Amino acid sequence: MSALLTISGLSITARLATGDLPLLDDVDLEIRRGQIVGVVGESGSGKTTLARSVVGLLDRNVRVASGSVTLAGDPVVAPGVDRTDRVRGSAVGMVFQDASRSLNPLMKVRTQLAEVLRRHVRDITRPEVERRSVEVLEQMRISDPARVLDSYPHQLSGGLRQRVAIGLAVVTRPALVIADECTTALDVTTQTKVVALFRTLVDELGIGLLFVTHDLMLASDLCDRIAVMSAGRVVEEGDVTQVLDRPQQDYTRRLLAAIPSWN
Ligand SMILES: Nc1ncnc2c1ncn2[C@@H]1O[C@H](COP(=O)(O)OP(=O)(O)OP(=O)(O)O)[C@@H](O)[C@H]1O
Repeated sequence: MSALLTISGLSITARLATGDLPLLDDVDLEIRRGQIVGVVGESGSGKTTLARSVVGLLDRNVRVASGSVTLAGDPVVAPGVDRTDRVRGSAVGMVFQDASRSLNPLMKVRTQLAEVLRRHVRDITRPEVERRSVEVLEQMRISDPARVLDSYPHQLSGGLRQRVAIGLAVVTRPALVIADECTTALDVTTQTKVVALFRTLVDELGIGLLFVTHDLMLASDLCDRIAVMSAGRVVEEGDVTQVLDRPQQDYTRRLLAAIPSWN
């Protein structure tokens, strides 16, 4: 089966007054349908830059120096090329750390889901919007979708808000979801539930998930493969058990050694 997402030799630089600063250096990464790939590494290693490069959400001073991002065979990012607006929010869904960044505090959940559906699904009717909105909240294992649809984000618990944010990301049935530190702000119990939800969604819907986290324990629970980043490079990549149980690189060993409960 061919890859859903292929990142190939991707190098990204930021233009600063002092000159060009490399943010990503020759990064290769692949995600297949039904696969969860974790991107781990210390703060500043380039995880968010990598995640954002896939959906064209890079800062204005940042450019692609070489390499490419291909989605289901379609090149979407290359030097001087940015076709991400065709896939962002439709073929690729995004969930960020803080649900408040994905959700509009001034709109009821119903309106937000309807807005995303109308933007991306041509000629969708009002009953179809309602049906799909309820369906996606049920997929998020939300037991009372009617109440949640009629709520503003602040009326929901943190865990529910993050479920709604994930619902917003998958309501258009994307092939790929990018989650950047999306469980970091949650308490451990809620985090565990959200991680279990992601596994179910990936298995049920056959989507690919790029899961950015600094938390190796979480990555080991959820991911099929792991890419370890350091200073803008992927220093080690492979099957989760291989990378975390038999790391080949000193950098990965040091990351694991820093977790008190790991050994
Ligand atoms: N637009 C920019 N201009 C200059 N430097 C940038 C820019 N964007 C990111 N950087 C730098 O690139 C490096 C990688 O940042 P990035 O946010 O991708 O790392 P990260 O691994 O996601 O870190 P964290 O876990 O703290 O979010 C950091 O040193 C950051 O300061």
